[in-house]
Amino acid sequence: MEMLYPIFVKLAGRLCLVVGGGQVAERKVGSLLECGARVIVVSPEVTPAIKEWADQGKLELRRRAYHTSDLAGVFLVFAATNRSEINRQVTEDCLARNLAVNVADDPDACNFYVPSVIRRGKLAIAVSTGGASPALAARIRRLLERQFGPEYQEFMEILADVRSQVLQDVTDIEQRRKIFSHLVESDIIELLRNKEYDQVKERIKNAYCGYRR
Ligand SMILES: C[C@@]1(CC(=O)O)C2=NC(=C\c3[nH]c(c(CCC(=O)O)c3CC(=O)O)Cc3[nH]c(c(CC(=O)O)c3CCC(=O)O)/C=C3\N/C(=C\2)[C@@H](CCC(=O)O)[C@]3(C)CC(=O)O)/[C@H]1CCC(=O)O
Ligand SMILES: NC(=O)c1ccc[n+]([C@@H]2O[C@H](COP(=O)([O-])OP(=O)(O)OC[C@H]3O[C@@H](n4cnc5c(N)ncnc54)[C@H](O)[C@@H]3O)[C@@H](O)[C@H]2O)c1
Repeated sequence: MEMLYPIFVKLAGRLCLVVGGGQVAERKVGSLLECGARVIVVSPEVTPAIKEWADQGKLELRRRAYHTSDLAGVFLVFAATNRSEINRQVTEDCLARNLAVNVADDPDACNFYVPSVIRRGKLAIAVSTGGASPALAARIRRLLERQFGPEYQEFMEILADVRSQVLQDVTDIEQRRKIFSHLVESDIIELLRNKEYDQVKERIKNAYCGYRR
């Protein structure tokens, strides 16, 4: 079985090409825009949402059929038309140029898959079934959404703040490790869920001050 290498890619300001303008293209465009990518859509027909994003200047719309020249300067490519011969041509053009390509109707031809994702601030949990069952990936995402509620966003912010402070103040790596594990294993998540902010402050103080030089 082929193992997939999971990475989180920074797309802000990067040019991404989406070939096709249907429901699948719309989902891919939506997630690319969320990550700050610069998006080009090439497609004769597009969904109302893609049209609206284009009208708002959020993406560049080329309202015509795909041409190889559309690949100029792009970082990632999504072949999402309903015509397999077009998707195949895009794939071949990308492989010839060493570009990463995602092909909507051909998992074997993809050199990356888009996972199902939940986000809580900086926390991202991504699920892939390696193309075996996107419906299961979406179901697991919904289960995780219940388990990891909105309180995780606040928790992430607290952890990031405390961590940068600890990295400044505590030089001993073993002490740092203890503070961080004390915090993540604490009951702060439950306290945040119940909005018991005074207790949260108390927990942070306990974890942190005990080790402060
Ligand atoms: C996760 C998600 C991300 C996203 O697209 O944003 C995603 N598909 C999602 C939904 C979804 N896709 C499909 C259904 C209908 C039910 C079903 O068929 O199962 C549903 C469910 C729904 O609509 O709820 C149909 C489908 N999908 C692919 C094919 C082609 C094929 O298999 O041949 C067909 C058949 C088309 C046909 O029937 O002709 C292929 C791919 N879809 C992937 C990702 C990649 C593998 C991900 C993994 O590793 O698991 C991969 C390989 C390529 C790619 O697209 O990256 C997103 C869920 C987001 C969320 O809700 O959280
Ligand atoms: N990967 C996934 O998550 C997933 C999910 C469902 C379906 N699919 C597959 O993805 C394909 C697309 O699905 P859809 O629902 O978005 O289809 P759709 O019919 O809604 O849209 C197809 C789009 O392709 C455009 N198009 C056609 N020829 C083109 C060309 N030469 N150049 C540029 N654009 C062109 C059309 O204008 C249209 O906007 C389907 O064939 C299906 O097999 C994939």
